[in-house]
Amino acid sequence: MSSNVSATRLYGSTRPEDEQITALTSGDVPVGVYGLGKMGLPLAAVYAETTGNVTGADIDPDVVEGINAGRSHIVGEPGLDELVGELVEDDALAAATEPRDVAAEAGIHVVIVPTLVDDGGHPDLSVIEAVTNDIASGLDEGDLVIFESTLPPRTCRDVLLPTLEAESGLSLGEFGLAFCPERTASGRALKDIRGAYPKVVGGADEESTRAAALVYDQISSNEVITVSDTTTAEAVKVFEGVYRDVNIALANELATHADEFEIDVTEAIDVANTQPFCELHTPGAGVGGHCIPYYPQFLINEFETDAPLMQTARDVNDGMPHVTAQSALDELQTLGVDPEDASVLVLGLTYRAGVKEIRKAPALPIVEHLAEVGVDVLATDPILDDTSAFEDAGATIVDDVDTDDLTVDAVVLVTAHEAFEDIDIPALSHESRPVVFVDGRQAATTYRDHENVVYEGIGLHD
Ligand SMILES: NC(=O)C1=CN([C@@H]2O[C@H](COP(=O)(O)OP(=O)(O)OC[C@H]3O[C@@H](n4cnc5c(N)ncnc54)[C@H](O)[C@@H]3O)[C@@H](O)[C@H]2O)C=CC1
Ligand SMILES: CC(=O)N[C@@H]1[C@@H](OP(=O)(O)OP(=O)(O)OC[C@H]2O[C@@H](n3ccc(=O)[nH]c3=O)[C@H](O)[C@@H]2O)O[C@H](C(=O)O)[C@@H](O)[C@@H]1O
Repeated sequence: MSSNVSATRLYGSTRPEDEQITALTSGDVPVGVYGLGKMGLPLAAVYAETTGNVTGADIDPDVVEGINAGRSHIVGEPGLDELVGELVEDDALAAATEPRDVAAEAGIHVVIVPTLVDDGGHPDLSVIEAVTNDIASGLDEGDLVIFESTLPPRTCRDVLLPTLEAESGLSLGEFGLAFCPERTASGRALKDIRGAYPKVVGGADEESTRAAALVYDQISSNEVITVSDTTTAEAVKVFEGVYRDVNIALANELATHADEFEIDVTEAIDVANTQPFCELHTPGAGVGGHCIPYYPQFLINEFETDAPLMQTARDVNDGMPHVTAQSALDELQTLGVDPEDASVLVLGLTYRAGVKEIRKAPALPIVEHLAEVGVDVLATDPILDDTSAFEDAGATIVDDVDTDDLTVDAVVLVTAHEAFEDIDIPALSHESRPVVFVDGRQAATTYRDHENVVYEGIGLHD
């Protein structure tokens, strides 16, 4: 490890710690943040409010243009728009479309681009690897590379470190590498990043752990938990997500027993959770987003060791959209309405309320399931601009639900957007018969005993 790194670098520095902290917080160590999306922009903003010297890299020119104009393109993040405006005004934050230009200047490289899953269900690290090559092109002695995107365990050790070394000509010990998972939820990103939870830091060597811990001690008001290595830190993040997927699947499987038990399973779950050793999650119309349904795929089939429980949980959760759609069809059949003669309104297309994201959204298989049996599918979402995926699946988009001139046979609530609270469901019914209402998120149980509504809830008995 070289000890003559410049004052603008942290990795390998032998200067007193307080001088390193001053260098970081006074902007002497330029920071590059790669990926300025739902997580990257809030992250870049918190780095910028801490260091005063952040350049974000994003390949989307509209994203970059908006940020440099002082605007946030992310909906539903309280305080982010104002913060971005202030930081850009103060020259603490700027954005560029060329990651390599950012890499050439940065001393700390923070990666928060998407890690997705391909059509075959395998991790898709193509974006991560592209950014890693970009960073390697500008890597200098004393640089610190931090990955925050969720990665399959062993990715830093087996893929990213060898790539950085091969492409930069430098070796670990001349630069540092750490995995510091992004433990943040959309809708509360700034609060989470600033310190809602402890920050996990796992370095490729001790000096990487030290330098990354020093950085996050300034970024986060919460404690910094250092772990043995990058793989342990990668596992921490994936385990959090897999825990959630398996537990949602358990709640969903229990919910399918509601009619046979003749109870509200959701009531039993709530009461079971009143003692500390039980944390059953909430049953619903499905599990979406590019996190929870994806992370198990980072483990299933990617290692020699089998993962039957995680696969079964994935199958249960991916089955819930079909359970939900079939529930509507069954109730319509009871009313004597054939699918080919039925019109069904799907409320909510994004994967969860308030977040403009449709990856693995449960509404898509629900639309497909209904369209396949001949239903006239209508669909609406108050925050989604691009609804083409759902139109391609057979839905007709309804911009807003005007009950004065809209009559349907059934309504399926998939995503409980706040805007849906004002919809008068019974007013959507035909005069001659009640409207079927499948409540996929237990969001409108008030209709359960309404004379003009045949209410079906996930986890609620008839
Ligand atoms: N969304 C979430 O709730 C959380 C996500 N994460 C992790 O963060 C990753 C990113 O998530 P989001 O920010 O929600 O994704 P996002 O899709 O909202 O944003 C990704 C951004 O990266 C940009 N980008 C794509 N390729 C690029 C490249 N080669 N160079 C530079 N920029 C590029 C895109 O233009 C986009 O602006 C996820 O895949 C996951 O691993 C972790 C915790 C929470
Ligand atoms: C462990 C954990 O809580 N992870 C969070 C999660 O955030 P995400 O935005 O994916 O939302 P989420 O609340 O997990 O919901 C995911 C999906 O699961 C569904 N869902 C969620 C909880 C539940 O009890 N039942 C259920 O059906 C939601 O409707 C949604 O379709 O994944 C994020 C991530 O890791 O990317 C993570 O940072 C967040 O803190």
